[in-house]
Amino acid sequence: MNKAEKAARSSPTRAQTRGAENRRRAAESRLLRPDGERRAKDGQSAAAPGASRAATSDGAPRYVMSAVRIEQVRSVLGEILQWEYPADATLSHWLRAHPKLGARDRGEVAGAVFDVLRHLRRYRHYAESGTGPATRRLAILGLVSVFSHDVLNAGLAEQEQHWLAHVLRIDLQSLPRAIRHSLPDWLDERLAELEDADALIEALNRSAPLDVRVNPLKTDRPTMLKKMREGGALRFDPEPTPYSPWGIRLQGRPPVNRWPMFESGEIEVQDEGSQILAALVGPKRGEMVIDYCAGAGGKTLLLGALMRSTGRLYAFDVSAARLARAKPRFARSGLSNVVPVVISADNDQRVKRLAGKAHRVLIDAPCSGLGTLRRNPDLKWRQHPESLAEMMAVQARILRQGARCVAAGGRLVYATCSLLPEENERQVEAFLAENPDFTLVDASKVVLDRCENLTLSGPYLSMRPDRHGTDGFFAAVMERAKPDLPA
Ligand SMILES: C[S@@+](CC[C@H](N)C(=O)[O-])C[C@H]1O[C@@H](n2cnc3c(N)ncnc32)[C@H](O)[C@@H]1O
Repeated sequence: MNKAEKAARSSPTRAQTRGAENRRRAAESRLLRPDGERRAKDGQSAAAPGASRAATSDGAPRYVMSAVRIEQVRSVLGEILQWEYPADATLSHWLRAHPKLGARDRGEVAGAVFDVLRHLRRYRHYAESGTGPATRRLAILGLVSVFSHDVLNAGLAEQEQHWLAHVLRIDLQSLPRAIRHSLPDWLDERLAELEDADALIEALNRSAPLDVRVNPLKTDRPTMLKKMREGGALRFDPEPTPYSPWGIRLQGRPPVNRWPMFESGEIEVQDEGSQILAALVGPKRGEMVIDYCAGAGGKTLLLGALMRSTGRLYAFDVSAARLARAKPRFARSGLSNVVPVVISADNDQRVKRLAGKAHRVLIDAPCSGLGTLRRNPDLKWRQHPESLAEMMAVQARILRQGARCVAAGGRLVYATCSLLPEENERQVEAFLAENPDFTLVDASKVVLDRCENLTLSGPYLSMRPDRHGTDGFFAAVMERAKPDLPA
């Protein structure tokens, strides 16, 4: 515990008045501190000099919560912007270190942090003016999306209020495109080449709803929707997803992993695009299927359920840690056909033994992840052209290895959550050129088997946030020729 945390804990006010704590949460999370000292909660530093002070309804002086929140967001950003770890991991770590924060406090910190990551380049441009630590100005800008104007202003020094009013008046259209959209130049150039680039980029810069998927082994969507609407999930406005027959879309930040239907394995968190991908693989009862890059098992779970827990479903990955995260999910799901295997990146003997045996092989390849910027906006700052080139070499290698496992007449599905042609169409074209025994199957037709509302132009599956409301996904279905029978 640091000094400020100790001070906050030993505060007589906190000890005496739990009621005051409740009022604090209810009234825009303001801290009540009758001793009148300007001191932040949970170890963060004090408000900026000159920040406004106000009185609560019971007449006690109060600390303006936005001042506290600015310092909290500044503190998290200080860690995230080192780019050492993914932003969600750093944020979770920071929140664990501040256990006294309530759900609302956490939501506000997370909301502001992710807003800054989405608009980082533009906010850095704005932060070039003004005084004091630049991270504080980034935090203030992030909190514009969280607090009303008055609440935020109450936590700012006068100079900061003037600076904020000035930057918020800047006409976005007057900014160069890459700054306006907050993209690094290399990514701005690549995305600009795609169809309807502006709509796509704008959609990628918005936050995403949360999709869950019903487990068809345990329930069905109408039953689950009814259950959600009759219970506490109602306030998250559950609606069926438009394309996947198993998806339910929730608004806000539902704590799904604490819900009984999650613990019982009736639902799983999974973006609709990812559900559609499993549908595209279309495994059948009794088949042998390989999920070659199974990771934490998101797609494996639906593949297993579509096989009605029959046949054999290998969940391969080079990462033991990721596969370990999949195990509790497999246990909750009730699947008994999954065989998780940690493989080595090259010359794995178990992979070799499966040569030519699998009816379906899914390669959900490691990729830039740029289709998931709605959820992982830090990826645009963590990826760069060199990392992309390395990733492409890995993708080509995995595609070759996975393809060897496909049986004659079987199918290989190559997928990424990237929007870049070099990770998608170009990889498939290069693979097909080297492997004439594989031919491209029109994914837009295959997908109709399960997702009848989804009309695509084919031959690839290409999902986009601006067009389909999903993360960006790409997939290609390839079929291995059966050998000619002797005449
Ligand atoms: C996009 S993620 C997979 C996500 C997973 N399919 C899901 O739905 O949760 C890519 C995975 O590929 C794995 N990977 C990387 N190199 C690999 C290789 N050579 N062979 C198999 N898996 C590999 C990574 O560890 C990572 O888990």
